[in-house]
Amino acid sequence: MGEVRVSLADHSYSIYIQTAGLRQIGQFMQALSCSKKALIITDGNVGPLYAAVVTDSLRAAGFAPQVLVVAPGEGSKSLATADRVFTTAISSGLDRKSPIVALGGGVIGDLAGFAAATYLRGVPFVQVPTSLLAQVDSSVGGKTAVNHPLGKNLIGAFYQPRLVLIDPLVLDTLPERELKAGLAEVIKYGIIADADFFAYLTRNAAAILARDPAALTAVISRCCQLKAAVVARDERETSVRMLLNFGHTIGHAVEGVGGYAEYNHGEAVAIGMAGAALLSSRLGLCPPAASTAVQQLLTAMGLPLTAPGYGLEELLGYLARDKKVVDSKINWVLMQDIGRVMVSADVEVKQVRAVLAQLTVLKQ
Ligand SMILES: O=C(O)C(=O)C[C@@H](O)[C@H](O)[C@H](O)COP(=O)(O)O
Ligand SMILES: [Zn+2]
Repeated sequence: MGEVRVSLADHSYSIYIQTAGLRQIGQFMQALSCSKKALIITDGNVGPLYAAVVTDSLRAAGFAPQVLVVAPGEGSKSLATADRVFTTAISSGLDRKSPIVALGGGVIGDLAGFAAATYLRGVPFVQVPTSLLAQVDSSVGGKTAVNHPLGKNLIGAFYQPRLVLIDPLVLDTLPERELKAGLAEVIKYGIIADADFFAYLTRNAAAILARDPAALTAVISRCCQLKAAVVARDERETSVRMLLNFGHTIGHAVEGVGGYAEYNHGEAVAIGMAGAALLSSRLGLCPPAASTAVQQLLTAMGLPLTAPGYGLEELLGYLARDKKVVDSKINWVLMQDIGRVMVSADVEVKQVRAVLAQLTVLKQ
């Protein structure tokens, strides 16, 4: 079993990476001193596959679990769905020590985390991520949120889980498109913090796409280590944590313009990273070869680089509402080389427009 510790000032926790670990969730949770009633939030894709294993394990460990199944997809990251969670929690009599368990991908983790952060002003939260994206990124670090029609993740809280249990075996049932979406965040970790890891991904793209268990476990472990180190240094994103947003400024805008329907989060981040790399190279911050290497790895992992036909003005509207905007200036995460990024607010709009024009041009 692999363990990665997220060391924080007052609520450190462990990420366990364990093959077939889902069956042991009850034992893991026994150590948390929660009360018996537990609420599992999952979706209509994951629930039928894994909710029974989790509820059986929780029952065997003395818990009384209840399952709430929400619709799959980004549409469930809404205040309306959060309200369903609250109604279930209140009507089932969940108390301040009752754990809320997220069993699913990034949407379920963010939604369940938001509910756990706010129900009774905070109840224990457990992440059991079942998508690659959630295992390598969103289940770690305590960002929880729902979307607003005017932008992604605009309503939320920092609220750390008490435990993250990752079972790489569940990736066997993950649809191909979702696997690739997770790989976008994986590539992000190489770009922002680890050139050797980026090179490893480039060398092992085929094995990773073929879901080689050893390669996937290595990828999950490395991303969790890198993320845990960043979050330990800057839990609330006042400095270095901003770097985890590489590709997300344009990515969130692409998701928004597409109505959260055309591109999923990972695909939009892939387009955003291609854009951020182009912007960095245009500004002379990184060698053009580094931007090309990013494009090549994204392509090798089957990810998109462009959003053909998307409207420039509409994208700029979303960019203006990015969470990293301060005094009307966007704090861009830009690349200096593979493995090295920086934050800069010193980017002219005309440069951004030029990159967006490149990303959105309609193919002949
Ligand atoms: O954990 C972080 O910090 C990240 O930025 C990770 C991102 O991959 C993730 O998509 C996050 O939810 C985006 O956060 P936001 O603050 O830009 O909404
Ligand atoms: Zn992300």
